[in-house]
Amino acid sequence: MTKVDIISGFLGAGKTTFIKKLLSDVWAGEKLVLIENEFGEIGIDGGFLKDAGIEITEMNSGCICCTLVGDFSKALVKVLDEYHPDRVIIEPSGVGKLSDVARAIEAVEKDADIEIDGRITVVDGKKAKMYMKNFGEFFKDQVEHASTIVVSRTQMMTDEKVEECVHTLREENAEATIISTPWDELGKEAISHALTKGAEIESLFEDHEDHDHDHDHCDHDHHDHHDHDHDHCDHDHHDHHDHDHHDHDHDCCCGHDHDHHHHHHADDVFTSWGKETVHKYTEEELDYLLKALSETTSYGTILRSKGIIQMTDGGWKQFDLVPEEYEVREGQPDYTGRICVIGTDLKEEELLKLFHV
Ligand SMILES: Nc1nc2c(ncn2[C@@H]2O[C@H](COP(=O)(O)OP(=O)(O)OP(=O)(O)O)[C@@H](O)[C@H]2O)c(=O)[nH]1
Repeated sequence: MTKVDIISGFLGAGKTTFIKKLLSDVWAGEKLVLIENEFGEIGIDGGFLKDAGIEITEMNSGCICCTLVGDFSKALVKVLDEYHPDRVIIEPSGVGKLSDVARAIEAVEKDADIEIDGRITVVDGKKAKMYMKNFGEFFKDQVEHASTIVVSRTQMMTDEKVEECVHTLREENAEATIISTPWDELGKEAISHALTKGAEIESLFEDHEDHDHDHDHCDHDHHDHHDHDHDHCDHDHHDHHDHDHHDHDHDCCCGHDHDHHHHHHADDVFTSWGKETVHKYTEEELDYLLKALSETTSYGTILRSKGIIQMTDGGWKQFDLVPEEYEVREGQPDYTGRICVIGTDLKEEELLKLFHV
């Protein structure tokens, strides 16, 4: 029996950081495979997991909708056959819907020796309210369908803010176990306990859902989605040029009426802008651009940015940005500098100038 854990969470919530914690503290010694799908990702944070000896399957990012469900099912079947792992960790994109991903796994569950162990959603405690309000369609789905909710950054929040955040989450999900203690204070036992409690809820979920819906809207074979036409997703996939989209269709084949249900494609709402850069940045330039992206709307609504760039002194820096916050670390030399910005209403011309590309 292979256990499957989904670690979902909005852009920059802290999924990768929490996965690191689980790997070192909770799942150490298990044979693990990670399947990840990043929205407009440029492979910036893959390194550490590879170093940890974890098998990683990266999926092309695409239209994050029903076709993604097919892609997850396929990726899962493949890693089960290839590696026979104890556990598969699935990290959907920050703008993926947890319900879609869970459905993909349930489809595989019928024919394979797997069980969903946890539907874990990482929530940036400082931004839960704002994301619920502005990006509710994506954010809410991740909260509603979670068996365990892990709140990040609570060490940077006042007690009142933590309470308010938990209250906001509880309104959407009355059952989930909520981890609100800062992770650094948590040992293996506490995390395992929260996940186990979540897993009990997971089994309730399954009973509940089997009665409530019969998964009728996406029950056809997603594996042969290559054969379908590109009839729904003819919109611009922006700068995802380095992903091989043409192999995939994005036809939202499940047949339900997206507009009617107010479903949107993530690609229609969020834009990912990625560029390679050979520009060498000064400390001042880097500081200026990170402040501009995290504190102003001059470049659009920036939700996430990551990059690895070379500095004028020859060293390399890696940065990680979410609204109002960023982090810069020393980086290893890479074949070229790379940057990625995700948000809404991105001003791409302005971004080109800002990054000197
Ligand atoms: N201080 C603090 N920083 C955190 C915490 N969780 C995440 N971060 C920081 O937030 C940034 C984003 O964290 P990631 O773990 O990369 O988030 P992610 O959800 O994987 O992000 P995506 O790449 O958008 O999927 C990084 O700079 C982290 O160091 C936390 O609990 N405390």
